[in-house]
Amino acid sequence: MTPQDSSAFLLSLAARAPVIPVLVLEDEAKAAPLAEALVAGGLSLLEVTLRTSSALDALARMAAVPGAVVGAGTVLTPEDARAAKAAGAEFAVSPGATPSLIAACTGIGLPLLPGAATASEVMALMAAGFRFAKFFPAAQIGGAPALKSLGGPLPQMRFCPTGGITPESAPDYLSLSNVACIGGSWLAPADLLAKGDFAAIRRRAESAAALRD
Ligand SMILES: O=C(O)C(=O)C[C@H](O)[C@H](O)COP(=O)(O)O
Repeated sequence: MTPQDSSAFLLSLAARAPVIPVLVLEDEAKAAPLAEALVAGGLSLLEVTLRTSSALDALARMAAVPGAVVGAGTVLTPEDARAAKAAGAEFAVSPGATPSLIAACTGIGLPLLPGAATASEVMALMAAGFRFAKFFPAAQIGGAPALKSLGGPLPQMRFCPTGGITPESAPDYLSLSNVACIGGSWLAPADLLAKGDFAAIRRRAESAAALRD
C-alpha cells in the first residue's frame, strides 16, 4: 500500500471517531474486555503500543472483538511492522518515520501513520506521498497553536496530534481544520486497567466520542 493510499485509508478510518485510545497493556487477559468497553463507548479505532511483552498477544485478542479496528503503536522498525501485521494489526502508528519503516509498511500492505514534529519532517512525509501524520509529542512541542501554525504553509497535511493531550485540551485540537482525530492514553490509564474498571473506561470513551457530536 503506497503512502498516498495509506493516508487516504487512515483518513477514512479517522472519520469514525474523534479519539484513538493509546493503550499500554501489561496483561493480555485484559485485552478483550478493554476493547469491548472502548467500542461500546463509541471508540472503534484502537492503538496498542508495542511497548510490553504482552502487546502482540493483546493486539490479536483485541482485533477479534467485533467492531474494533486495531492498530499497533510504537512501530519503530520493519520487524515491528511485520510482527504487528502478523498479529492482526490493520494499521501501524510510529512516533516518527524512517525510509526503511515506510518501505516495509508499503511492501507488506500495512497502512502507516508516521510521526512528525517539525515542518521539515512534515515536508519529508509529504514528499514521500503522505497526507496524514501523527503530530508527536503534541502538547510538549507547542500544542494546538503549533499545529495551527504548521497548517499555514502546509495546509495539505492532516494530523492526529498525540502526546500530553487531556480531556480539557482535546477540543482545542479538534477545532483545527488540519486535525482529523487525536490520540491519547487518558481513556485507559494504568490504574483503571490494573483495577479492571472497564465501566469507568467505557464512560471515558463515551465522553471522548461525544467530543465530535
Ligand atoms: O508509543 C508511541 O508510539 C508514541 O508515540 C507515544 C504515545 O503516543 C504517547 O505515549 C501518548 O500518550 P499520552 O501522552 O499519555 O497521551
